[in-house]
Amino acid sequence: MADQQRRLPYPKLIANHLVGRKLGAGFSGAIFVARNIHSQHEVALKLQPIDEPCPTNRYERAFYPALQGGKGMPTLWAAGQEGPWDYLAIDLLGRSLDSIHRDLMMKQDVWDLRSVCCIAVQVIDRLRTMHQRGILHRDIQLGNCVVGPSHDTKTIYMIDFGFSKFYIDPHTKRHIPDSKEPRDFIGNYWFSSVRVHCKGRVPSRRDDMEAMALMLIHLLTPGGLSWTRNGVPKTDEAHDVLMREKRLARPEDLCRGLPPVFEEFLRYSRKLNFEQRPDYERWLDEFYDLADEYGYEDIDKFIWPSPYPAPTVRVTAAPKPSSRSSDLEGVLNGLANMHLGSPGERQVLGERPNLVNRDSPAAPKDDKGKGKSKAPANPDVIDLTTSSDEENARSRAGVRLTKAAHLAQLAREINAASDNRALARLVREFVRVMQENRSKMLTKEGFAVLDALHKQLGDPSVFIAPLRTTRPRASHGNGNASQNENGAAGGETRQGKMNKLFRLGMDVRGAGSNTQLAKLVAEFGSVINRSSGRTVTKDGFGFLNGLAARIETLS
Ligand SMILES: Nc1ncnc2c1ncn2[C@@H]1O[C@H](COP(=O)(O)OP(=O)(O)OP(=O)(O)O)[C@@H](O)[C@H]1O
Repeated sequence: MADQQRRLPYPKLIANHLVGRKLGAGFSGAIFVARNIHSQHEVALKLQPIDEPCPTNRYERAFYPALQGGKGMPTLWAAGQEGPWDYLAIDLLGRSLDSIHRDLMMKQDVWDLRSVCCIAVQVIDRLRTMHQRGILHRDIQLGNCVVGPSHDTKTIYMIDFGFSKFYIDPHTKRHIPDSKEPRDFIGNYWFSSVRVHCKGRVPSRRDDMEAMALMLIHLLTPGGLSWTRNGVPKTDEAHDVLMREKRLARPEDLCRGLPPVFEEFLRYSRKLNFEQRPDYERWLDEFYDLADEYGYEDIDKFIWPSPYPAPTVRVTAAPKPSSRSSDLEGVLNGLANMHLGSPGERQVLGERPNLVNRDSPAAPKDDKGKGKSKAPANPDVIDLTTSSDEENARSRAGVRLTKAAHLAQLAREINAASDNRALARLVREFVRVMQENRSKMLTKEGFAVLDALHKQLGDPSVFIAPLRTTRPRASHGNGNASQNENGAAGGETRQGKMNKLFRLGMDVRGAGSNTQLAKLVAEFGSVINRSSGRTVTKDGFGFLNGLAARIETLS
């Protein structure tokens, strides 16, 4: 192909378009600014020799018609073949995120959180559009996310559908089938999902989501994801090393130091079933909420340069997987992943031993004391952070725990508490941890604390369903006519949440028994679960403080 291009100079005029400066070159062609000689309309013209062995222009042409009119989807102005060239004339767009990234990395080591939230909500929305139209992108990367044309610079556009695929069979209207047969890899080395890249599985919607999650984490990781740092692998060995590193990278390590939503998003996309529709609305909400928490407005507008250029969060020193422990880690990781799953699949408290906590801080550590856990006696109580012994040891040594680890520990202690006085102390500790943390979002570990409280205050011996369940959430501009564009429909409105929390704060003061308090905890959990940010507000903390006081009084 490179030879062919050298033999074949790019034309000056093609399909009534004067070919101007080169915008970029890809795997199998190049792209130019071009002007229509009749209308003077400027476009981006993708040129590829017609006998190109990998005719991505031709593939791409098949997807444009289905994508027309979708927000952030380029308009196709002309396409066809002329002489030895295959051409596509599409909207002339702005800079790619890759080009912005390269410039930015000269000045700082990670992106600012506002911009990453913008990219998250826009790319989720773009994927929703593509998937709704039956198309997988299959090559999510920074170079394929491009700032819009001059009249629409705050929108991120998706480009490059050369690897895309219809996942809904146009004839049968059914999802394409999965297969256990490993397939040749199509996609990019950096962000393609572990399943597709390292295991040769058939791509589906979940893999576009995972690629996006990895791309977002990359932007917040100094130096980028570890496997991207040696450039494109040039040998099979280098590729094997890259795949191994990607496969073994644990979400909790990749996302250390980031708001929990990034880790949750990555785990979520990896747990989706082959044919499952991703819950785009939920993840839009999660990233809108994250932006809200940090006070960023209008994040459906990508503004560059960013109004908040300073990095706010970044991944902190993710340890490299060691080959010695990788197998055991893989097993533990698998178990931990099972445990972390989507809220509906979580282990419920009723099936755990209530007062016996085998994973408690007092549990013996392994010989070497490295906290690289031997498998705990009861796999049901594997710590969500996968290194609870280590965390507990660190906590005893006065080292600050992460919010997640601290809450997980509190849940365990509540499960082990045997009187009201201990419970009241733990509720106060819960309030302290939540208030000290910048994010007031009640994460799954926070809900585990409420679950434990609910159970202990109610009947510790009975089965209860977890308080955090899949929730009806507001939806942000999902293109569905029946939905409010501002996302006001569904879920708990802010006013409704305030009113309910205020009332719960009053009720808790008058509760006459632990059982009544348990009901109020359940109500509290459900209000937070249904609210758009899952955040604990001032009234929420009022309720929790009232709860601690009441538990103590009833002791
Ligand atoms: N419509 C456009 N407007 C402006 N720039 C564009 C446009 N399309 C592509 N580019 C620029 O050209 C680069 C290559 O484009 P594109 O990814 O579509 O080509 P490709 O040949 O399919 O590339 P690859 O082989 O890398 O996937 C992009 O990263 C972007 O910088």
